[in-house]
Amino acid sequence: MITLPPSYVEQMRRQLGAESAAFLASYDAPRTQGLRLNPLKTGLLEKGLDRLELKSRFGLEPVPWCDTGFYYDEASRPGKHPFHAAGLYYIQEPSAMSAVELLAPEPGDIVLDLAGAPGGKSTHIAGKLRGAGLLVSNEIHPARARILSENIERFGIRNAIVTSASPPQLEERFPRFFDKIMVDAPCSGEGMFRKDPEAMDEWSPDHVTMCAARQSDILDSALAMLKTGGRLAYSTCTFNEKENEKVIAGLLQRYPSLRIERTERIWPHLQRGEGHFVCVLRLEEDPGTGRPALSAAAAKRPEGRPKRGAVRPEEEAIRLYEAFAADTLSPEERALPPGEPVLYGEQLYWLPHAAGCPLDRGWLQGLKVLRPGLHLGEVKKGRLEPAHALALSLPDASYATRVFDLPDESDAAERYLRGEALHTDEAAGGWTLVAVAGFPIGWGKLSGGQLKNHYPKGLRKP
Ligand SMILES: C[S@@+](CC[C@H](N)C(=O)[O-])C[C@H]1O[C@@H](n2cnc3c(N)ncnc32)[C@H](O)[C@@H]1O
Repeated sequence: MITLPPSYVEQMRRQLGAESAAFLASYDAPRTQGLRLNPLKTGLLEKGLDRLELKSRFGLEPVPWCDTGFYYDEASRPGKHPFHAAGLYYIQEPSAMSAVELLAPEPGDIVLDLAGAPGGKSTHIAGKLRGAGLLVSNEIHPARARILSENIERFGIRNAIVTSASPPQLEERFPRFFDKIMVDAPCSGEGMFRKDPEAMDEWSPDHVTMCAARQSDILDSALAMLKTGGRLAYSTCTFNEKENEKVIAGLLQRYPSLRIERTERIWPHLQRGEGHFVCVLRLEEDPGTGRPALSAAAAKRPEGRPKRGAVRPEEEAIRLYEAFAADTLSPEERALPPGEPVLYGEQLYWLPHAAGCPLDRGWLQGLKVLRPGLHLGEVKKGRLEPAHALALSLPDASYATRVFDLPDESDAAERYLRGEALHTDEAAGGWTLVAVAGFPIGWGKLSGGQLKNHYPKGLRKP
């Protein structure tokens, strides 16, 4: 039984009138749990529920507002299953699945997720992009940005750049740049009290006022980055009108060329989910607000050209990647998509170039970038050691020449995820993709009847 702050109860009675009794009673009902399947994995949406028995394993039932979303039975703990490590799904509160459905990104879009951690909306957006277009996924707090980056990796996303910047920093770099922007704003979290009673500790009317002011500032930056004709989704997990309808009303006053396309609320006494608010807006004309937005050309910071004849370290690193790929990846996977190599120290990334989007590595200079595209590997002693992200980015195990496929609920899968070496009768040697039920979970290196474990130390199960 949750004890709600008295001034919050009073506020909701005022807001909902006769309906408030049913609303307040919803706090005694069980919270809802959801997961969202990953469309980037081969055939998962079409066959995964039956072939992998996900439906019966986790007691899945469809979430009405998201075709990849499902309620699950809490006792089945899908977050602990090796399929989670393989990025087959993202654990997400069902109501939170509504925001990206309403933003409706499409393959080819250039999208910004401005407040991205831990990654629920970003992984959802990337699933909808299906590898075409670009996602800039940002989180202001560095520690949370690292979690976001891990989730981008686990989901196998190739066309995302993960940054950790404040909205004004990004605004300066990316004026009128994005087709679609997600602003899942920090809020007072009233809609999460049932799921996370600790969210109540911070709640107070003053905190709500502070949140509303911060949300307006974040939205101002977001709007400076939205292309004319572009769409922005603003979402919160609070019921508070000051942070929802009133923030939007203020925005419409400041930007008369902004139109509301749709507003949705999810109420726990009316739907099966926690509280959520989403407003989808379209910018019909350039607002010309006088905010100091740089032109796209001015924002770009071109790099110096390398001396003629000099081999750039990126080119050398890509040659090492190509040698690795020729040995380890299937022919259709060896060719890299349009893009360019980026070296951060010894770490090699592939920065995708999306059609119609000018972003190249010059745009990232001076920004804190955790992941400038797909992490291909680390240059070590004149060879390329493949990155975990590269394994997870393969849509299934058929994209590798050597595969160590483990049954999903096997002792071997658990041991691999704990970082142990595995024994094998395989005589071949070299880098080997490790998979569960045909879906990649990492790399191993075969030698002398042993599979040396390359599952990242930071992800290993205790
Ligand atoms: C509701 S959470 C985002 C959840 C995320 N979109 C997801 O679906 O997993 C809001 C995020 O905004 C970040 N944040 C806090 N202050 C911020 C600010 N001033 N500007 C931008 N983001 C901020 C928080 O660190 C938090 O990660």
